[in-house]
Amino acid sequence: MSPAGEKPLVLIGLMATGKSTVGRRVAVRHGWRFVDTDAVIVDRHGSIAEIFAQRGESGFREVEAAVVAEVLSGADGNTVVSLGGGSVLHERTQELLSMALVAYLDADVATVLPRLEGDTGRPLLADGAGEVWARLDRERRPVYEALADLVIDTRDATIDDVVNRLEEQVHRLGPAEGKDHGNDR
Ligand SMILES: Nc1ncnc2c1ncn2[C@@H]1O[C@H](COP(=O)(O)OP(=O)(O)OP(=O)(O)O)[C@@H](O)[C@H]1O
Ligand SMILES: O=C(O)C1=C[C@@H](O)[C@@H](O)[C@H](O)C1
Ligand SMILES: [Mg+2]
Repeated sequence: MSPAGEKPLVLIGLMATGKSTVGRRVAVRHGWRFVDTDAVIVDRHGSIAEIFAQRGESGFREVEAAVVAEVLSGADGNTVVSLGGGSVLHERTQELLSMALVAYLDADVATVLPRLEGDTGRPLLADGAGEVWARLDRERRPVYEALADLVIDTRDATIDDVVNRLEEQVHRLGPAEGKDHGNDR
């Protein structure tokens, strides 16, 4: 078990950069709890596409902010959280992230484009996935970088590569700042 006072590991970044996949894999490897805020929203309120259709993006953001605040408030050092890509734009979420170890999964459009083809689950990308993703990248990158304790380059990286890069960086921070990998359950 990790020592008390450790921070939860929180993954941030744009759509399709691997937050859900990588977060789950890291959590399973160490026996940590895994929470994906998009999945919590879907469990409680229905699909993200439906919420956008019924309440618009602003309605989705309200729901999302409440779920993210609840999840982050309840997250301890044995928890990995994958956040929805746009959730970090909310001020309260930004404040709550100060108590977490925040890892930004950095990608480029060439890396994610094949993953977006045929996708219907991400309503923001409905009108030209590549162009919208690239615009969101320009708009949000400064926010992600400002919040991040760690930046993981996911370009030319398999899922296992990303997991290993993330773990190396967390390990390098040491137990005082990060999660103590020598102390897994
Ligand atoms: N490094 C990688 N190499 C190849 N495929 C990947 C990689 N990382 C993730 N994927 C695949 O890309 C898709 C999107 O990954 P994932 O759902 O984890 O992204 P996400 O960041 O959680 O996206 P969202 O913000 O929309 O929830 C999945 O099918 C996943 O298997
Ligand atoms: O980047 C975004 O704004 C989003 C990312 C996804 O994780 C979902 O939360 C939703 O599709 C919106
Ligand atoms: Mg996800």
